[in-house]
Amino acid sequence: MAITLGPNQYGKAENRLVTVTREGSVHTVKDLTVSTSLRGDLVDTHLTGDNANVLATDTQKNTVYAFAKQAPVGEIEDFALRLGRHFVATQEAITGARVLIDEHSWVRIPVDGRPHDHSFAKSSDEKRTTAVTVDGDRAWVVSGLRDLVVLKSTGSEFHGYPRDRYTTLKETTDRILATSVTARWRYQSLEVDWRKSFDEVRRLMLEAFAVTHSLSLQQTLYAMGRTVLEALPEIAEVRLSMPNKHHFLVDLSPFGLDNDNEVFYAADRPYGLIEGTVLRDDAEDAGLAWHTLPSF
Ligand SMILES: O=c1[nH]c(=O)c2[nH]c(=O)[nH]c2[nH]1
Repeated sequence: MAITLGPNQYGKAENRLVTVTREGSVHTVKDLTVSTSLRGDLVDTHLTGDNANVLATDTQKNTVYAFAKQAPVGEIEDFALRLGRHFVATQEAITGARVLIDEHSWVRIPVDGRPHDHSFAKSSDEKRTTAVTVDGDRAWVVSGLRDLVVLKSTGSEFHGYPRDRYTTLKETTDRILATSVTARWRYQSLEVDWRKSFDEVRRLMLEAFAVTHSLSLQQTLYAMGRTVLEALPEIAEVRLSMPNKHHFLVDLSPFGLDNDNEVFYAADRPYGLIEGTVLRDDAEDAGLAWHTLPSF
Protein backbone atom coordinates (compact mmCIF):
# COMPACT_ATOMS: atom_id res chain seq x y z
CA MET A 1 0.00 0.00 0.00
CA ALA A 2 1.31 3.43 -0.93
CA ILE A 3 0.14 6.61 0.70
CA THR A 4 0.36 9.92 -1.11
CA LEU A 5 -0.60 13.52 -0.52
CA GLY A 6 -3.84 14.54 -2.20
CA PRO A 7 -5.13 17.99 -3.13
CA ASN A 8 -4.24 20.65 -0.59
CA GLN A 9 -4.21 24.38 -0.09
CA TYR A 10 -3.34 26.63 2.81
CA GLY A 11 -3.69 30.26 3.77
CA LYS A 12 -4.94 32.80 6.28
CA ALA A 13 -8.68 32.69 6.76
CA GLU A 14 -10.94 35.59 7.66
CA ASN A 15 -8.58 38.55 7.89
CA ARG A 16 -10.71 41.40 9.13
CA LEU A 17 -9.80 44.51 7.13
CA VAL A 18 -11.37 47.94 7.52
CA THR A 19 -10.21 50.89 5.44
CA VAL A 20 -11.09 54.55 5.71
CA THR A 21 -10.60 56.78 2.67
CA ARG A 22 -10.93 60.51 3.03
CA GLU A 23 -12.13 63.05 0.52
CA GLY A 24 -11.93 66.23 2.56
CA SER A 25 -14.22 65.72 5.51
CA VAL A 26 -16.19 62.93 3.78
CA HIS A 27 -15.00 59.48 4.79
CA THR A 28 -15.72 56.18 3.07
CA VAL A 29 -15.47 52.95 5.04
CA LYS A 30 -14.85 49.54 3.57
CA ASP A 31 -15.28 46.55 5.88
CA LEU A 32 -14.01 43.26 4.47
CA THR A 33 -13.29 39.72 5.58
CA VAL A 34 -10.50 38.40 3.36
CA SER A 35 -9.32 34.80 3.13
CA THR A 36 -6.34 33.78 1.04
CA SER A 37 -5.14 30.30 0.18
CA LEU A 38 -2.33 29.05 -1.98
CA ARG A 39 -1.62 25.89 -4.00
CA GLY A 40 1.51 24.64 -5.65
CA ASP A 41 4.58 22.55 -4.95
CA LEU A 42 3.83 21.90 -1.31
CA VAL A 43 4.69 18.20 -1.03
CA ASP A 44 7.83 18.71 1.04
CA THR A 45 6.22 20.62 3.88
CA HIS A 46 3.61 17.87 4.24
CA LEU A 47 6.00 14.93 3.91
CA THR A 48 9.17 16.16 5.59
CA GLY A 49 8.39 19.52 7.16
CA ASP A 50 10.69 21.36 4.72
CA ASN A 51 9.06 24.79 4.51
CA ALA A 52 11.19 26.26 1.71
CA ASN A 53 8.10 26.69 -0.50
CA VAL A 54 5.69 27.81 2.21
CA LEU A 55 4.85 31.51 2.09
CA ALA A 56 3.74 31.82 5.72
CA THR A 57 0.07 32.46 6.35
CA ASP A 58 1.26 35.34 8.51
CA THR A 59 2.91 36.86 5.43
CA GLN A 60 -0.29 36.35 3.46
CA LYS A 61 -2.16 38.27 6.16
CA ASN A 62 0.39 41.10 6.10
CA THR A 63 0.13 41.28 2.31
CA VAL A 64 -3.62 41.88 2.58
CA TYR A 65 -3.09 44.88 4.87
CA ALA A 66 -0.11 46.25 2.94
CA PHE A 67 -2.00 46.05 -0.37
CA ALA A 68 -4.91 47.91 1.24
CA LYS A 69 -2.52 50.77 2.03
CA GLN A 70 -0.57 50.80 -1.23
CA ALA A 71 -3.54 51.25 -3.59
CA PRO A 72 -7.25 51.88 -3.13
CA VAL A 73 -9.02 48.59 -2.37
CA GLY A 74 -11.73 49.37 -4.93
CA GLU A 75 -14.20 46.66 -5.82
CA ILE A 76 -13.70 43.37 -3.98
CA GLU A 77 -13.23 41.45 -7.25
CA ASP A 78 -10.35 43.73 -8.29
CA PHE A 79 -8.70 43.53 -4.85
CA ALA A 80 -8.97 39.73 -4.84
CA LEU A 81 -7.53 39.48 -8.37
CA ARG A 82 -4.60 41.74 -7.38
CA LEU A 83 -3.82 39.65 -4.31
CA GLY A 84 -4.16 36.28 -6.04
CA ARG A 85 -2.02 37.29 -8.99
CA HIS A 86 0.62 38.73 -6.67
CA PHE A 87 1.09 35.46 -4.78
CA VAL A 88 1.33 33.43 -7.99
CA ALA A 89 3.66 35.93 -9.68
CA THR A 90 6.10 36.34 -6.79
CA GLN A 91 6.38 32.81 -5.35
CA GLU A 92 7.93 30.34 -7.73
CA ALA A 93 6.47 27.30 -6.00
CA ILE A 94 2.98 28.76 -5.85
CA THR A 95 0.95 28.04 -8.99
CA GLY A 96 -2.53 28.92 -7.80
CA ALA A 97 -4.38 31.13 -5.34
CA ARG A 98 -7.91 31.44 -4.09
CA VAL A 99 -9.06 34.71 -2.50
CA LEU A 100 -12.44 34.93 -0.80
CA ILE A 101 -13.82 38.30 0.25
CA ASP A 102 -17.03 39.17 2.08
CA GLU A 103 -17.97 42.86 2.15
CA HIS A 104 -20.04 44.03 5.10
CA SER A 105 -22.31 46.95 4.38
CA TRP A 106 -22.31 50.21 6.28
CA VAL A 107 -24.68 53.02 5.37
CA ARG A 108 -24.35 56.67 6.31
CA ILE A 109 -26.47 57.80 9.24
CA PRO A 110 -28.90 60.50 8.10
CA VAL A 111 -28.67 63.67 10.18
CA ASP A 112 -31.22 66.40 9.46
CA GLY A 113 -32.09 64.46 6.31
CA ARG A 114 -28.49 64.42 5.02
CA PRO A 115 -26.05 61.48 5.02
CA HIS A 116 -23.42 62.08 7.67
CA ASP A 117 -19.76 62.46 6.59
CA HIS A 118 -18.22 59.93 8.92
CA SER A 119 -20.93 58.09 10.90
CA PHE A 120 -22.37 54.83 9.69
CA ALA A 121 -24.89 52.17 10.70
CA LYS A 122 -24.98 48.54 9.70
CA SER A 123 -28.27 48.17 7.88
CA SER A 124 -28.43 44.36 7.82
CA ASP A 125 -26.33 41.20 7.90
CA GLU A 126 -26.34 41.05 4.13
CA LYS A 127 -22.91 40.66 2.57
CA ARG A 128 -21.53 41.02 -0.93
CA THR A 129 -19.05 38.24 -1.71
CA THR A 130 -16.45 37.20 -4.21
CA ALA A 131 -14.34 34.09 -4.73
CA VAL A 132 -11.43 34.61 -7.10
CA THR A 133 -9.34 31.71 -8.34
CA VAL A 134 -5.98 32.26 -10.00
CA ASP A 135 -4.20 29.40 -11.75
CA GLY A 136 -1.01 30.36 -13.54
CA ASP A 137 -2.02 33.18 -15.84
CA ARG A 138 -5.73 32.33 -15.80
CA ALA A 139 -8.34 33.64 -13.38
CA TRP A 140 -12.02 33.09 -12.62
CA VAL A 141 -14.43 35.24 -10.65
CA VAL A 142 -17.49 33.95 -8.78
CA SER A 143 -19.31 36.76 -7.00
CA GLY A 144 -22.37 36.66 -4.84
CA LEU A 145 -24.35 37.78 -1.87
CA ARG A 146 -25.24 36.20 1.42
CA ASP A 147 -28.08 36.64 3.93
CA LEU A 148 -30.42 38.74 1.81
CA VAL A 149 -33.65 38.20 3.77
CA VAL A 150 -36.91 38.60 1.85
CA LEU A 151 -40.57 37.91 2.54
CA LYS A 152 -43.81 38.13 0.62
CA SER A 153 -47.08 38.04 2.51
CA THR A 154 -49.12 36.51 -0.33
CA GLY A 155 -48.59 35.31 -3.90
CA SER A 156 -47.29 31.95 -2.70
CA GLU A 157 -48.99 28.55 -2.84
CA PHE A 158 -47.86 25.00 -2.16
CA HIS A 159 -49.98 22.02 -3.16
CA GLY A 160 -50.04 19.00 -5.46
CA TYR A 161 -47.26 17.15 -3.63
CA PRO A 162 -47.50 13.40 -2.95
CA ARG A 163 -49.20 12.29 0.21
CA ASP A 164 -48.01 9.19 2.02
CA ARG A 165 -48.69 7.78 5.47
CA TYR A 166 -46.35 10.36 7.05
CA THR A 167 -47.76 13.44 5.32
CA THR A 168 -49.53 15.92 7.57
CA LEU A 169 -48.80 19.21 5.74
CA LYS A 170 -51.97 20.99 4.61
CA GLU A 171 -52.10 22.22 1.03
CA THR A 172 -52.26 26.00 0.77
CA THR A 173 -53.13 28.55 -1.89
CA ASP A 174 -52.02 31.50 0.22
CA ARG A 175 -49.01 31.48 2.50
CA ILE A 176 -46.12 33.65 3.57
CA LEU A 177 -42.97 32.96 1.56
CA ALA A 178 -39.74 34.00 3.26
CA THR A 179 -36.14 33.12 2.70
CA SER A 180 -32.60 34.26 3.23
CA VAL A 181 -30.94 34.27 -0.17
CA THR A 182 -27.38 33.14 -0.62
CA ALA A 183 -26.30 33.34 -4.24
CA ARG A 184 -23.12 32.89 -6.19
CA TRP A 185 -22.78 33.72 -9.85
CA ARG A 186 -19.92 32.85 -12.16
CA TYR A 187 -18.60 35.42 -14.60
CA GLN A 188 -17.42 34.33 -18.02
CA SER A 189 -15.39 37.49 -18.47
CA LEU A 190 -13.01 39.56 -16.37
CA GLU A 191 -13.87 42.77 -18.24
CA VAL A 192 -16.81 43.59 -16.01
CA ASP A 193 -17.99 46.69 -14.16
CA TRP A 194 -18.22 44.68 -10.92
CA ARG A 195 -20.24 47.19 -8.92
CA LYS A 196 -22.77 47.79 -11.68
CA SER A 197 -23.13 44.08 -12.34
CA PHE A 198 -23.62 43.31 -8.63
CA ASP A 199 -26.30 46.00 -8.31
CA GLU A 200 -28.10 44.61 -11.37
CA VAL A 201 -28.02 40.99 -10.17
CA ARG A 202 -29.36 41.98 -6.78
CA ARG A 203 -32.11 44.15 -8.30
CA LEU A 204 -33.13 41.45 -10.78
CA MET A 205 -33.25 38.71 -8.14
CA LEU A 206 -35.35 40.86 -5.80
CA GLU A 207 -37.75 41.79 -8.60
CA ALA A 208 -38.12 38.17 -9.66
CA PHE A 209 -38.83 37.15 -6.06
CA ALA A 210 -41.48 39.87 -5.82
CA VAL A 211 -43.30 39.32 -9.12
CA THR A 212 -43.18 35.53 -9.38
CA HIS A 213 -46.48 34.06 -8.23
CA SER A 214 -44.89 31.13 -6.46
CA LEU A 215 -46.15 27.56 -6.57
CA SER A 216 -42.99 26.41 -4.78
CA LEU A 217 -39.78 27.99 -3.51
CA GLN A 218 -38.03 25.83 -6.11
CA GLN A 219 -39.98 27.65 -8.86
CA THR A 220 -39.06 31.01 -7.34
CA LEU A 221 -35.38 30.02 -7.16
CA TYR A 222 -35.35 29.09 -10.83
CA ALA A 223 -37.14 32.31 -11.81
CA MET A 224 -34.56 34.37 -9.91
CA GLY A 225 -31.62 32.65 -11.62
CA ARG A 226 -33.22 32.72 -15.06
CA THR A 227 -34.00 36.44 -14.81
CA VAL A 228 -30.34 37.18 -14.08
CA LEU A 229 -29.03 35.05 -16.95
CA GLU A 230 -31.52 36.51 -19.44
CA ALA A 231 -30.40 40.06 -18.61
CA LEU A 232 -26.66 39.75 -18.03
CA PRO A 233 -24.56 38.02 -20.72
CA GLU A 234 -21.39 38.29 -18.63
CA ILE A 235 -22.80 35.70 -16.20
CA ALA A 236 -22.57 31.99 -17.04
CA GLU A 237 -24.44 30.44 -14.12
CA VAL A 238 -26.13 31.27 -10.84
CA ARG A 239 -26.17 29.01 -7.79
CA LEU A 240 -28.76 29.71 -5.13
CA SER A 241 -29.32 28.44 -1.62
CA MET A 242 -32.66 29.45 -0.13
CA PRO A 243 -33.86 28.21 3.25
CA ASN A 244 -37.64 28.16 3.48
CA LYS A 245 -38.27 30.31 6.54
CA HIS A 246 -41.54 28.74 7.55
CA HIS A 247 -44.36 30.87 8.92
CA PHE A 248 -47.01 28.69 10.52
CA LEU A 249 -50.55 29.88 11.01
CA VAL A 250 -51.31 29.93 14.73
CA ASP A 251 -54.38 27.95 15.79
CA LEU A 252 -56.44 30.54 17.65
CA SER A 253 -59.58 28.37 17.84
CA PRO A 254 -59.00 27.48 21.53
CA PHE A 255 -59.64 31.18 22.19
CA GLY A 256 -62.74 31.26 19.99
CA LEU A 257 -60.85 33.34 17.39
CA ASP A 258 -60.48 32.70 13.68
CA ASN A 259 -57.18 33.30 11.89
CA ASP A 260 -57.57 34.42 8.31
CA ASN A 261 -53.85 34.46 7.41
CA GLU A 262 -53.11 37.19 9.93
CA VAL A 263 -51.20 35.68 12.87
CA PHE A 264 -48.17 33.46 12.28
CA TYR A 265 -45.49 31.72 14.26
CA ALA A 266 -42.08 32.33 12.62
CA ALA A 267 -40.14 29.10 13.14
CA ASP A 268 -36.36 29.27 12.91
CA ARG A 269 -35.73 25.50 12.60
CA PRO A 270 -36.00 23.05 11.08
CA TYR A 271 -36.26 24.72 7.70
CA GLY A 272 -36.65 23.44 4.18
CA LEU A 273 -33.43 24.05 2.28
CA ILE A 274 -33.92 24.66 -1.41
CA GLU A 275 -30.75 24.80 -3.51
CA GLY A 276 -30.15 24.86 -7.22
CA THR A 277 -28.06 25.98 -10.17
CA VAL A 278 -29.38 27.84 -13.19
CA LEU A 279 -27.05 27.94 -16.17
CA ARG A 280 -26.86 28.77 -19.85
CA ASP A 281 -26.20 25.86 -22.19
CA ASP A 282 -23.57 27.82 -24.12
CA ALA A 283 -21.63 28.91 -21.03
CA GLU A 284 -17.84 29.15 -21.06
CA ASP A 285 -16.14 26.23 -19.33
CA ALA A 286 -16.06 26.76 -15.55
CA GLY A 287 -12.36 25.89 -15.31
CA LEU A 288 -11.30 26.04 -11.67
CA ALA A 289 -13.95 28.61 -10.72
CA TRP A 290 -15.73 26.21 -8.32
CA HIS A 291 -12.76 23.95 -7.51
CA THR A 292 -12.76 23.34 -3.72
CA LEU A 293 -15.21 26.24 -3.31
CA PRO A 294 -18.05 25.55 -0.95
CA SER A 295 -21.10 26.00 -3.20
CA PHE A 296 -22.52 28.50 -0.71
O1 LIG B 1 -41.94 25.71 -1.56
C1 LIG B 1 -41.87 24.63 -0.92
N1 LIG B 1 -41.14 23.60 -1.41
C2 LIG B 1 -41.05 22.39 -0.77
O2 LIG B 1 -40.35 21.45 -1.26
C3 LIG B 1 -41.74 22.25 0.44
N2 LIG B 1 -41.87 21.24 1.33
C4 LIG B 1 -42.64 21.69 2.35
O3 LIG B 1 -42.96 21.01 3.36
N3 LIG B 1 -43.04 22.97 2.12
C5 LIG B 1 -42.49 23.35 0.93
N4 LIG B 1 -42.54 24.52 0.25
